[in-house]
Amino acid sequence: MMVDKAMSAATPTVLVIDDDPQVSQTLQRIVARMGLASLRASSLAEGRKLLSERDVEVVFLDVRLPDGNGLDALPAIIGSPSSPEVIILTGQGDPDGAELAIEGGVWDYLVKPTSIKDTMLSLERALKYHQQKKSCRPAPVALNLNGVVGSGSGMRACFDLVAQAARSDAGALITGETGTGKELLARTIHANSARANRAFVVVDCASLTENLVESALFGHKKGAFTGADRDSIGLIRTADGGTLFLDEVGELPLTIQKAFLRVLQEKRFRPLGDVHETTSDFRLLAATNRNLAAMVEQGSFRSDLLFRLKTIHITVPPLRERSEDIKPLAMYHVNRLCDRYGVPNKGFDPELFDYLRAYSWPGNVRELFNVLEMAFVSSGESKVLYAMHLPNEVRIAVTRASLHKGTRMSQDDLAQKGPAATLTPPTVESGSMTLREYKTSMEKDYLEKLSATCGNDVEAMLSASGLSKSHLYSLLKKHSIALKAE
Ligand SMILES: Nc1ncnc2c1ncn2[C@@H]1O[C@H](COP(=O)(O)OP(=O)(O)OP(=O)(O)O)[C@@H](O)[C@H]1O
Repeated sequence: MMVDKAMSAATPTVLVIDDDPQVSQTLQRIVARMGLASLRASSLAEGRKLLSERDVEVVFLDVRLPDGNGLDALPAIIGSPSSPEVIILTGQGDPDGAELAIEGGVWDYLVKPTSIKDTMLSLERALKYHQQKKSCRPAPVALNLNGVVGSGSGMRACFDLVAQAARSDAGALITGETGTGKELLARTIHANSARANRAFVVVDCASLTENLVESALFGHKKGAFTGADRDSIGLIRTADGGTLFLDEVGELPLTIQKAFLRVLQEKRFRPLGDVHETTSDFRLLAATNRNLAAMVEQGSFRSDLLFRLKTIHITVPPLRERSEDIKPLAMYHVNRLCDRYGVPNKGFDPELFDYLRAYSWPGNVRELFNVLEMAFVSSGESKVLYAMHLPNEVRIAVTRASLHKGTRMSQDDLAQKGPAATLTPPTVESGSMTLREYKTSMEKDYLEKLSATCGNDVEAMLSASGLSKSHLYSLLKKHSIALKAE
């Protein structure tokens, strides 16, 4: 273990973890030339020990070390008290790819032998980034989740990452299906961050055409192109001091990705038609429902940009995978609607939640809120919200799914209503039942379930069963099933 003691305690320190003395010495010389202090370790164990004792800003990490693979040790290194930036050093043709390193949250990836210029550049940027990150890190405070509902383990895991993102100034990528709450979480990160009092600027990458996106982001001078009748400062500059949120970032054209990457690295850019560069100090958040890693493989998204975006990666689970959140979300939203319309809070029939939990919610929370708004309107003066107030499409989809599966809507419901409520076929002991009797029995069972699940709503029964009106009525009559008045 070698320590360069010539520097003061305030000098940023770089740790080189490499078992090749020649490589280590070269790196330490480069570090010294940049006026920085260096430490050296020739094994992972030595490196980890130094990291637990000393403040380290940047680590140069070899992949193949005598006591293990450097990539495997990444989480422990990044998670050490000074959370250093890591630059991976690897031999040419090393099978451990850049992808692994990037996924592990490293700052950069250099293939040995690397030029002094590239090494210095990478180190300089890593250091700058680290210092900026440190200066924006407020003391840990409890996360203010104002208006964000979620108590299940899926959302709790998201909130932990939201809190981590709020404490740092690093880029964060939020992925998840449409309507899962990605923008809401981005706003929550901003509202809990050191930049909360400055602007939160949303860039909807999907709605900007390739021609428009450049001037919208970078701004332009008057006369820069036809129609540019006055100066525009652009969204990046508007976000100065605050947060820039790239919504649907997967839609950003490749040419703009390249220009944007430069802005991220330099924090400088040139508005269209301007001869001067301008600066903006913004924090970047991005969201997408697309698979950016797959897009990188197809060549439609830059891997270096993805690396920058996902220093912190939050994956929001779809609503169908967190059914424990449905009831609190529904109650929160309906109470909010009651407040908005100035009516007393409504009660909820338990069967309503059975339906809501049984539906698949392809549009996630956004769809849930829209459906509840329709139910709220259709409930009129009723003090209680019932399943029958839900839109037909939802009730029909749930009914179809439950009839198709031959089960009731949910296991809870099953438990409450008993096995008689299922579409279980009668047992056929040899000779005890003719096929005709068997079919008749199943038909009756089906119709009883259909009318119960559709709450006696004939339109819903017709739609779910695919029967014509006259056929449905004749079958109901045949089996003496009466539709109860609502
Ligand atoms: N956990 C939650 N608590 C309260 N409201 C939520 C929650 N998640 C989502 N919402 C609400 O659902 C709606 C959709 O959320 P949001 O726009 O953030 O989704 P999104 O994932 O960004 O959607 P898209 O991918 O279509 O842009 C908003 O009205 C939002 O306030």
